[in-house]
Amino acid sequence: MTTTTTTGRAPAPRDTGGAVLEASGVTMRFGGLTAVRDVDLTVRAGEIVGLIGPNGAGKTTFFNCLTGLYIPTEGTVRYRGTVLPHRSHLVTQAGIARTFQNIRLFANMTVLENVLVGRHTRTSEGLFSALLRGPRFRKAERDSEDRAMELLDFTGLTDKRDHLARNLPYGEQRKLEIARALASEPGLLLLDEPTAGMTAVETTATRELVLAIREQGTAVLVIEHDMRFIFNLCDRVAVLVQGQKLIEGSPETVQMDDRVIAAYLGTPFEGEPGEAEAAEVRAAEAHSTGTDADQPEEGN
Ligand SMILES: Nc1ncnc2c1ncn2[C@@H]1O[C@H](COP(=O)(O)OP(=O)(O)OP(=O)(O)O)[C@@H](O)[C@H]1O
Repeated sequence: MTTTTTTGRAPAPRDTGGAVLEASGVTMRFGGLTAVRDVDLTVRAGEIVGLIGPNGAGKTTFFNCLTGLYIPTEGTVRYRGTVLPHRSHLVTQAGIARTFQNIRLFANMTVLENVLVGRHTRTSEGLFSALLRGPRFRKAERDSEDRAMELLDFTGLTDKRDHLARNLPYGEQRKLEIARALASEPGLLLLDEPTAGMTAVETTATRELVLAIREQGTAVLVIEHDMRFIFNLCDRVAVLVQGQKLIEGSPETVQMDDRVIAAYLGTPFEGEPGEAEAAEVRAAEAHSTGTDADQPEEGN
């Protein structure tokens, strides 16, 4: 397994076969807790990939490892073949943008201003130019505003451009987070529970929005608890359970998988430690009562 390096030169880009994201062997430990264990995941250009798993499975921690918020204990994350730095603004600059499970807008700024903030990684005007407010700066400012307005149109927020972010209904705040993330012109967008707290109508609109984002050339990796949303949207789905990738495949394959059903229903997986422990308990009980542990109990 390759360990992420914090020093030395970045390796030269390599042929990724259309992969925008390649995470390999990503492990994240917090003291004695391994939140993410040896996870590989690839997202290719034009794909929408879902990441699902029960509460506490390690999904957000994995996102944080991809976006430079956490330095993985082990593993490598590449974007278009180049190992990513462990700085979130550099990851955004490289081409990965994200939204957060708990909305992180600038509450006292307007909708338009929030999107303009999202553009700062794509504007080349320096502090000096900004202070002088010369013609080059004003042109860049106009271009940024035009692009921000396009994104508000794209996400259906044009009418709200001058509203304070904190006054938007919840569903529109989530849309604004997406508009702001798109302002950095990402090749890959990571969405952390984009439909949390949304009505059914808003959820359907979010699905349409994600499909439109893909049409515009941005690949998407999405965490979501709403299974219907995931299975109706994604080309591929990966399932994390207790920090490990349990299965990855088409929505059809994943939703039929017994282990996935068991993970969500909370019953032990066949052949996994939960079942072995249960068998031990049965054997011990049988020993103490003098019955055969392999015999099914009456009534079952
Ligand atoms: N900064 C941290 N320090 C210590 N433990 C952490 C930290 N962040 C996450 N964890 C732990 O790592 C595990 C995975 O958490 P994580 O939030 O990644 O799960 P999740 O799959 O995103 O859950 P949910 O679906 O509920 O959001 C949990 O046991 C959590 O308590």
